[in-house]
Amino acid sequence: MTLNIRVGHGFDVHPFAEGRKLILGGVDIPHQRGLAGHSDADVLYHALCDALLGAAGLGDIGHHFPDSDMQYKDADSARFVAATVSALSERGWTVGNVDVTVIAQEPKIAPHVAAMRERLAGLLLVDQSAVNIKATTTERLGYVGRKEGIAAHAVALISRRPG
Ligand SMILES: Nc1ccn([C@@H]2O[C@H](COP(=O)(O)O)[C@@H](O)[C@H]2O)c(=O)n1
Ligand SMILES: C[C@@]1(CO)OP(=O)(O)OP(=O)(O)OC[C@H]1O
Repeated sequence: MTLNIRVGHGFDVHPFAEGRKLILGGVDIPHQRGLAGHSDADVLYHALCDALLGAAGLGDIGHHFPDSDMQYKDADSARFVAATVSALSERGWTVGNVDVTVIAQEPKIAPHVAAMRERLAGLLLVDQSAVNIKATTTERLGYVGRKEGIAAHAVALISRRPG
């Protein structure tokens, strides 16, 4: 039997680095440090790409956009989300809803959630109500609690396009 809805999960972590912008969910967040990565290190978008690719059975972000490819050096990770949505669409899938948790001791994410949702809904071609973004600290425990980096989890539901 072929299911017409699928669910996927994604997880990503990037370490803090001096001299980098902090880009989360496509939003440039004022902060004394950014995240290190081959691309712009948007950990939220990377976790989400993995959730979408996972739901469609298409592997992961590193498979589709390898960090050995210089075209992705310092890339705006919005292009990974847009390309992932296109790859799903070519296979008859549309995004149902997504839920993302950013795990960061700092900075505060909540003031930026509205802008992130608006931007992400546009990339996913869904209503903003289908995009949930939230954040938690780890109460100072572990690598996130020591402010060594930021992690993100994402889940995505996709469904077969009617017709
Ligand atoms: N980086 C973060 C972490 C948390 N928040 C918001 O604060 C609330 C409380 O977080 P706890 O980890 O202390 O439970 C959380 O629900 C978020 O609304 C944030 O904005 N940014
Ligand atoms: C996005 C890619 C490609 O630029 O590199 P990074 O920015 O390092 O991010 P990561 O989460 O390791 O995902 C896979 C990569 O191939």
